[in-house]
Amino acid sequence: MTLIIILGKYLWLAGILASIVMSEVVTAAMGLLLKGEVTFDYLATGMVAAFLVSGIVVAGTMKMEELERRRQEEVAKNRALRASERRYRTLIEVANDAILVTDAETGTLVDCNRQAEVLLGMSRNEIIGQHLSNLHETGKDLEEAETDCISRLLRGKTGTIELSLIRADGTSIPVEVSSSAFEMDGRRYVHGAFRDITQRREAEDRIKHLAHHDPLTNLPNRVFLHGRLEQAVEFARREQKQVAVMFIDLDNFKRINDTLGHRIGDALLEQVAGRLTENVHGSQVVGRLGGDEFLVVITGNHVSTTATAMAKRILESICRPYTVEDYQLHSGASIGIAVYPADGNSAETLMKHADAAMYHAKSKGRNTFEFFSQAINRGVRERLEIENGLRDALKHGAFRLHYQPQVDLATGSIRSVEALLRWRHPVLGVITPDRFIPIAEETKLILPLGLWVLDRACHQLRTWRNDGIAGIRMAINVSVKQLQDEAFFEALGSIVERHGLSGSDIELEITESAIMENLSRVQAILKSLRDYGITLSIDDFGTGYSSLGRLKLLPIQSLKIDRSFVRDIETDQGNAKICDGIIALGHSLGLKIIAEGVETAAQKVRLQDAGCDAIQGFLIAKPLPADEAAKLISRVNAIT
Ligand SMILES: Nc1nc2c(ncn2[C@@H]2O[C@@H]3COP(=O)(O)O[C@H]4[C@@H](O)[C@H](n5cnc6c(=O)[nH]c(N)nc65)O[C@@H]4COP(=O)(O)O[C@H]3[C@H]2O)c(=O)[nH]1
Repeated sequence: MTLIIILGKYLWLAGILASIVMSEVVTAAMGLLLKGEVTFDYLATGMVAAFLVSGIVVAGTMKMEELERRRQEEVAKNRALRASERRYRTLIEVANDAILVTDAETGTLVDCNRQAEVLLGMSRNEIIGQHLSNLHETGKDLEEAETDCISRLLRGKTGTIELSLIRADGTSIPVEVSSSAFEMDGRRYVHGAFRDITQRREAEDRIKHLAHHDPLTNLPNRVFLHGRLEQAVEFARREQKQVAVMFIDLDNFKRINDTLGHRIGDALLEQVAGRLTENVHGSQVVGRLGGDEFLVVITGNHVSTTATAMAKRILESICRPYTVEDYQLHSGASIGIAVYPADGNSAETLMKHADAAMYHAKSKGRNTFEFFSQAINRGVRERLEIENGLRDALKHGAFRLHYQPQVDLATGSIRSVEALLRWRHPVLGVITPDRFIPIAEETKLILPLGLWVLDRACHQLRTWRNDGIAGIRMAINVSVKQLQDEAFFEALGSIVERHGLSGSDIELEITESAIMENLSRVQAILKSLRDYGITLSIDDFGTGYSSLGRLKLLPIQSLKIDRSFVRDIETDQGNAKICDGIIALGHSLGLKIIAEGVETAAQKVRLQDAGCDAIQGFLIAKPLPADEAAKLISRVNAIT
């Protein structure tokens, strides 16, 4: 080789020399021929030989030159290759990402950088030669998705994918891979840049957790529960299984929250969440829908049996006393259960039906559970019809007011009338306020409806005044929801004044149970109403177990004895004693006492003897349309 190189370098000289020698030889030979010293044949042979020699020398020279040129090209190519390799190595070594180069045909790793060693916790020697798929985490669901990722990678599909790698210590690490394919020496390779996305994943997981969990109890929230229920229904549909949805609502929570404050209420909810979690196992899920409402999802074969046993356990565990700070608290729960497929085939329907069953359980007496039934369903449908009907009735002015007089027992005159709502539903017929007022309260329709009542009742009183019927006050029922509405007081003032009336023309009746359950929230508004001159009475008194101490806190002027106590007052000693007690208690607090539901003269006499101040009931009159009420007032008050 060296010889070829030397020859390659110098044979061109030999070629030149050969040409010079050849021309010399030709010149000398021609001279010899002319001089006749050699024959032509001899000369020709010599010349041919000389030509051949010099031809060989020239061809050799040219070949050597060609070899030398190629050699130099080879050297330059190798040098460029080495430089490019150096550049490539520098580049992959300074890269922030872990680089793994894989043989696309075999899936074997053929190169890696230092970052890859750090990422995987393995040395270069341990990495190279491994199959790429050995480095990714396996797991049932993951495997399928990631096998696809790996094959995409090996097919040289460019772009970014995410997968989990498994490190030497067995821990898994989420990575984002940007890959590109290239060819070298006729083989295809895939260059993958692997970026550790642990932090991003953690942040994403944190956000996902927050979005799907209730921050107070850390239980799954409504969004999560709804999704999980949808999945459970889908799974049950495919696999011919059942799903039970258990709607749990705490009894007593609102009162605890209102009287002891949110901090105590929150601590109670946390403890309740803990007890619920203790009762839920395996694939069963428990979560908080909001407030004091929780939901459990059970999937399986005999879910009704499982749900019954679980409901009993939950009721038993929720009932146990709670210690929160210095308080010993007691709560209970009402549970409604709906089952797929019998009670509905979507998450929404099942939740709605479990909710309806829960309400039914609550109405049957607390701390009990109830399965959804068609009877409940009818109730739900009717309730929905009433709710929609209320909206229409409000829009189309389908409500009426009737007026029932209250008679002052001392004078026998009518001093006030109570405005009572009347509504005829287009399909369901006459619906009593006891049925539609709670729905109006739940749907907040009571706010516009209550204002309508105020407006009509004030309008009526003004009309009577204009017609010469004086000295009458208008008693109007208000719901606690109305009192809690910030705009209520202002609206009331402007309605009263618009009709040329004053606060003292109005009496507001608020039911005892509602006022006692919301005492702290409504106290200030009651005071403002009182300051405005409005008379406040507690309706249905005797049913809400008010203590004397709490009554004293209220700026009220009268109590209305509930008609259930008046009903058998002549014969029932118990009821008679209750009426006597209420009258004595009320008078001791300086309150006026009105008895409701007086139907007989005997009841009237008994109440009068007990010192009752006024009565209201069918004995005087049923609630009457305005014109009939006006006639009655005029007649009674003309006599007295
Ligand atoms: N058995 C019998 N019943 C008698 C007698 N005298 C009166 N009643 C009935 O007793 C209820 C008295 O009204 P309430 O205790 O305020 O009880 C009312 C009141 O709490 C509520 N309500 C009625 N109108 C309104 C309203 O405009 N707003 C609000 N928030 N509630 C209303 O609905 C409840 C029921 O009202 P109504 O069905 O009109 O029933 C009325 C009345 O018709 C009687 O001698 N015997």
